[in-house]
Amino acid sequence: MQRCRVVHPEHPGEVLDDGLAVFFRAPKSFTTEDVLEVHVHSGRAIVAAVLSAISHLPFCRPAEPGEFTRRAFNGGRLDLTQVEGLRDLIDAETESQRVMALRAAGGEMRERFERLRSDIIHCLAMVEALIDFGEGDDIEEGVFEQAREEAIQLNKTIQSYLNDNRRGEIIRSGIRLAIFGPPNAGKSSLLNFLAQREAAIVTPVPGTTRDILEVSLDIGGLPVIVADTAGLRQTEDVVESIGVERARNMVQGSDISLCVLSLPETVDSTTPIRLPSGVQPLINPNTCFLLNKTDLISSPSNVRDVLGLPYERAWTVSLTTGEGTSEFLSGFASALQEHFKLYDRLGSTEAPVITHVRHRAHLETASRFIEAFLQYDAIDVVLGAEELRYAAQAVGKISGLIDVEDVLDAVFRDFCIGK
Ligand SMILES: Nc1nc2c(ncn2[C@@H]2O[C@H](COP(=O)(O)OP(=O)(O)OP(=O)(O)O)[C@@H](O)[C@H]2O)c(=O)[nH]1
Ligand SMILES: [K+]
Ligand SMILES: [Mg+2]
Repeated sequence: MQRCRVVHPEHPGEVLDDGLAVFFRAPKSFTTEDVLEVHVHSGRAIVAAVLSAISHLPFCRPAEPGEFTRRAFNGGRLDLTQVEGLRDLIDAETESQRVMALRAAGGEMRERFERLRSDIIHCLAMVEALIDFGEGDDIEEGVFEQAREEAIQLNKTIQSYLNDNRRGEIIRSGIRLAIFGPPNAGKSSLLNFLAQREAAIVTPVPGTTRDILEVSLDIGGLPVIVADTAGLRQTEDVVESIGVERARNMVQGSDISLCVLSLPETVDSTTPIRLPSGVQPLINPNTCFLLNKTDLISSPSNVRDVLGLPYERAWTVSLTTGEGTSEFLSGFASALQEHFKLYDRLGSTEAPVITHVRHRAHLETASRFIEAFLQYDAIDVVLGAEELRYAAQAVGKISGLIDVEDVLDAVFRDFCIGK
């Protein structure tokens, strides 16, 4: 790094700026090639003059979009998961997205997938050894059994990555939250409260909301796409009934749902009233409840007991007076964080390894090939080896490293044969 005068290449007497030149010698640069960075003052005229001067050099041209990253990938500095992570980092709008993208860009996913791939190749190497030498004098007994054992473990690892409730993908693309409930419960009032603006129309007329209205929000550092829906009821109105149908589909396709009920209509002074018939079929163990309009009933404190709702997933509020809303907001944010957690300090939940659907598809393919390998016995090692080769290639596609032979050579070199 050196302080320097930046001059025009054809008129060295012409000083364009007083700046810094930083030279990164290959391969210790971002792209793995020789890189020279010229740091100049940020004035628009200076930058324009320097760029124009550089364009006089015959071997210089402006970079294509993403070209530096592409060169870093070609040079092996980054794998595809890191490239994706960098892009996600730029797009990250919430804390959870930033944390996850940073892990990917830093190579955490790369490391997992590369280990998985090399473990599959290790397994393949054992099988290949059997093909080349046969079980006998040259090779230890039970190699095929050992390969089978390893393959079973590898498949378990892949399954553990796949069984992540799609947390990584959901956090990347946004958690889809559906607000639903009977007409006039206060669903649109809730959307407006969360959005802190009059996004949806609120009126005393039941059936006000007909279409789906979505708003993207940050709740407790998580990206949430909140959908307000039409109140669920039987109706003769053609437009409203389409809205009700859309509402049902929205709830069923959502990652998490929040059922809003109006307290005065759900409980009377003595007996609990059953949930409205249109609402009941959409309730599942993950449904959260917001019991609204506490201002209209005399003793709001025990309603959750009356309804038999678990405390951690139900809140009582008045969206009109604001009573209970801050407890709801913090409680609901914690419930979301618990449900879609990226980390568990106690380590009982693994951070998700899959952040893109693409990763899932390749892992599913790899798992199928390993399962196919496990169908063969030692007689058919040649066929079994092919399955393992395909499994390794599928995992390799996640990082963009698909050549199996190079790794196989390396593994083979220090394998038990050839002694
Ligand atoms: N008293 C009282 N009224 C409320 C409360 N929350 C909402 N409301 C009123 O209830 C009525 C219905 O509210 P909305 O938010 O439109 O209800 P909704 O569930 O979206 O209704 P639909 O879209 O028709 O299904 C409006 O007049 C609101 O002002 C509350 O906590 N207390
Ligand atoms: K309404
Ligand atoms: Mg509404």
